[in-house]
Amino acid sequence: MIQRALISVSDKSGLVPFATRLAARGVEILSTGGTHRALSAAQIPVVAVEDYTGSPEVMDGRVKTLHPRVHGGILMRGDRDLAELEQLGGKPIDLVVCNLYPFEETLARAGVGHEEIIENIDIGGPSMLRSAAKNHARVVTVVDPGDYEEVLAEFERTGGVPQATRQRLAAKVFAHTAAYDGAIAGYLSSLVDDQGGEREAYPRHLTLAFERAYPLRYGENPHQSGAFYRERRAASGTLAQAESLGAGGKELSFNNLVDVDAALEAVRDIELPAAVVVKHTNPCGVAVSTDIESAYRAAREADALSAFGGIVALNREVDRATAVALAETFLECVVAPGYTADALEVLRSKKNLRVLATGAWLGGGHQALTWKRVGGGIVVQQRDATAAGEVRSGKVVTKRAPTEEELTALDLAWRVCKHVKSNAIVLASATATLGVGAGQMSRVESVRIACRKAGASARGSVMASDAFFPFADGVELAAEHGVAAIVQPGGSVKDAEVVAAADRAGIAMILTGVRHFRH
Ligand SMILES: NC(=O)c1ncn([C@@H]2O[C@H](COP(=O)(O)O)[C@@H](O)[C@H]2O)c1NC=O
Repeated sequence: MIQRALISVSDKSGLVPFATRLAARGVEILSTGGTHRALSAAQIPVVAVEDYTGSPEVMDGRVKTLHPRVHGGILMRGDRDLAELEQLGGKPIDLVVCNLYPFEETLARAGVGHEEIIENIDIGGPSMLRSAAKNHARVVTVVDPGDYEEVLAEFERTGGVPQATRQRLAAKVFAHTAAYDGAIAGYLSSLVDDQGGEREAYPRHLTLAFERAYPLRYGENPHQSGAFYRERRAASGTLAQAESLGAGGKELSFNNLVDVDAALEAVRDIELPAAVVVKHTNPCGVAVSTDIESAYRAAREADALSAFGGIVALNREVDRATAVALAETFLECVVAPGYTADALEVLRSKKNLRVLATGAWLGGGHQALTWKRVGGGIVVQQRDATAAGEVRSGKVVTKRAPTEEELTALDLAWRVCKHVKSNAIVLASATATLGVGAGQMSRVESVRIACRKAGASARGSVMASDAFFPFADGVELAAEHGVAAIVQPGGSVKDAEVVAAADRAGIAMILTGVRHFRH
């Protein structure tokens, strides 16, 4: 039975309708300063916490609910503790509704000072939440306004909230306070000095907080279980925030999620209307055009054999014509910023096709940091920023400089190469990839694969290599297949031999000075 509630919220969204319905059922509401004012203004009967405790809020609100009558009222276990609580002058509190000072939002604000950040560390709120969550056998704890409706519905139906719900809400509270404290620890341990000015990118303590989005049918293989976890504040435009619009026959699998992410990252690195077809995290066909339909058709035809069962990412809204083209082959997933209604109708006719809409990404949607699990830890790094501009600002090191068309093709090959597993080699024309050599243990082998895939179209094409050529053999092999221009970072002790091999074959070569390994 809920007879008394303590409400103390920074985020006051949904507060008034929620409290109105509690009060209508005779619940006595205790509240702190600002919350009390908001409820009183809405004519909701409310008792000030300071009247309940007999202690005024002090030190600009630093101490308002840190009182035995509050914590005794929350933590009391029922009849066995009632007399002790009454001796303190307290009463049982059955519902705690509290959300915290916006520490993470304050931290994220540009130009915010150290003092303001520290002042936004909530102390009383987490203490009440933790007391209530510990005592979930008796007390209901609500930290998320998104849970108001469910709690009210239960309460209005039965006068209480079932144990299973109380336990789930308590778990949510501890996850919330853990993440909140993690953010505080991250901030304090990132400070370069005690003035709170400069911050390091990699704090001494890193707490990562995720919530389960959904369980997966299985992991990478059917004998492995798996689940998809979402960041608490996943940016819009990310895979985690993408909306699923398919016919609904099949959920995204572990491998689908990884592949969709790879395809999205690749297509976002291209400004022209572009399509990327991915298999096993590697782009197998990428093309650009003046419109999205022809870009997709060219990307598919770049390696039609591999495109079967592929994952397709597009960087423009999908129209009906593009949807018809997509529906011509068996694909696992399609991801794009959005779809026209008639395009969706076509795609939904494919029962098992997963269709994802990310919304406009406008340069956003990327993660700032990326990490990977290794034995006993994680390695964390900045994401590899865009490859745009690197080709045109690179250094021509051969006798022949690339033509304008070769430069355009080199730029495309280079952007794609960044998204191919190392050792990565990409052959391309000005508008599409022709052959991709991915994930080989020797670079020359990747060249061999890319040239074989390109076949006769290798003649006159351009080639990108994600890292330097350790020997001249890769360039010599490309020359045998008629490759006309090459872009690579340079930096090998054998660069002179590599450049000489290019000159012998009349190949134009650009060194970018930037490596794009992908492991
Ligand atoms: N100091 C305290 O005892 C205390 N008790 C509750 N709070 C927080 O004060 C906020 C609500 O304040 P108000 O009702 O004045 O707007 C909530 O975010 C709550 O978590 C406190 N603030 C900080 O620690």
